[in-house]
Amino acid sequence: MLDTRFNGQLREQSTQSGRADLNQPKLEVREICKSYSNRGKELVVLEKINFQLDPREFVCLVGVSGCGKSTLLNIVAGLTTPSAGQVLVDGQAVTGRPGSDRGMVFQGYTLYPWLTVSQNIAFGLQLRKMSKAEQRERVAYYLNVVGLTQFAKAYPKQLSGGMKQRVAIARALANEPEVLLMDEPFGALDAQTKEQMQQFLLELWEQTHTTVLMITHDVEEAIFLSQRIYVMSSHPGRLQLEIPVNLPANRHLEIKLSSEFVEIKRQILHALRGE
Ligand SMILES: Nc1ncnc2c1ncn2[C@@H]1O[C@H](COP(=O)(O)OP(=O)(O)OP(=O)(O)O)[C@@H](O)[C@H]1O
Repeated sequence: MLDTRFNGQLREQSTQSGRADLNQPKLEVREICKSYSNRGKELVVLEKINFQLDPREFVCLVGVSGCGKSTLLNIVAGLTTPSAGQVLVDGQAVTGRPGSDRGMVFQGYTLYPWLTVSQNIAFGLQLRKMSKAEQRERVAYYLNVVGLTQFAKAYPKQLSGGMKQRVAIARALANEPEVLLMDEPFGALDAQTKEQMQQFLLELWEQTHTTVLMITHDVEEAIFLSQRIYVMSSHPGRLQLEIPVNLPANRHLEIKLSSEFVEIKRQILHALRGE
């Protein structure tokens, strides 16, 4: 059984850097459009996507398969170039690949199999030429945060799926990103491990208050985790509906059975079915 309690002491600097200004959006997506040309025909995948995340918000994007969720998240991450529009973090336009401002966690287990858990977490820190002493301190801290201190020297093949995703989350958080981007991070897990990871992620977010943008096609996961949900429509991908999730901050899995939760689920499923 996964221990979902948060194990770490909060780092003094937290995951928000000195650039954070609570009055300005942490993330702004402005007029994003994306088209691909397919055998001479234009395929419009995203049309005029606009939204903002406040500092410390947890927001989910949900939508049917193929509506453009991954394309949108990859544009925010800087892995895909938009046809038009801009992405801003702390008011500054972002360009290029994920770096210290945007950390990314993918669905598949994207750990380096030839590196230990510690070395995987340290990977981005090494690239940034952080001193060895600081790397050790950060890695120890985030290993503790995700409850894997005793697996520091293990290799990915020795870990369960849930543990691998905790390492991937630790690796992203170790860079102390301004925004954590998650693409179906628990999509490959069995139902029980998935629910344990949802509780774990929520507790982690409550402690670190990292700004999170996550995509999922699991409606219950989106409601359980987020403060706001955007429902996307497809062909072309647009933001169809914005739903605030006014559930208590301190959530446990049983909340999925509450009437408030079921009502939000009904609204989202209704919007998705109206597609
Ligand atoms: N490189 C590409 N070239 C052409 N079309 C693409 C490319 N990448 C994505 N698409 C198309 O863009 C659309 C959106 O794809 P995307 O993967 O973003 O959807 P999604 O909502 O994340 O789907 P899923 O939930 O199944 O992962 C699809 O129709 C896909 O075929």
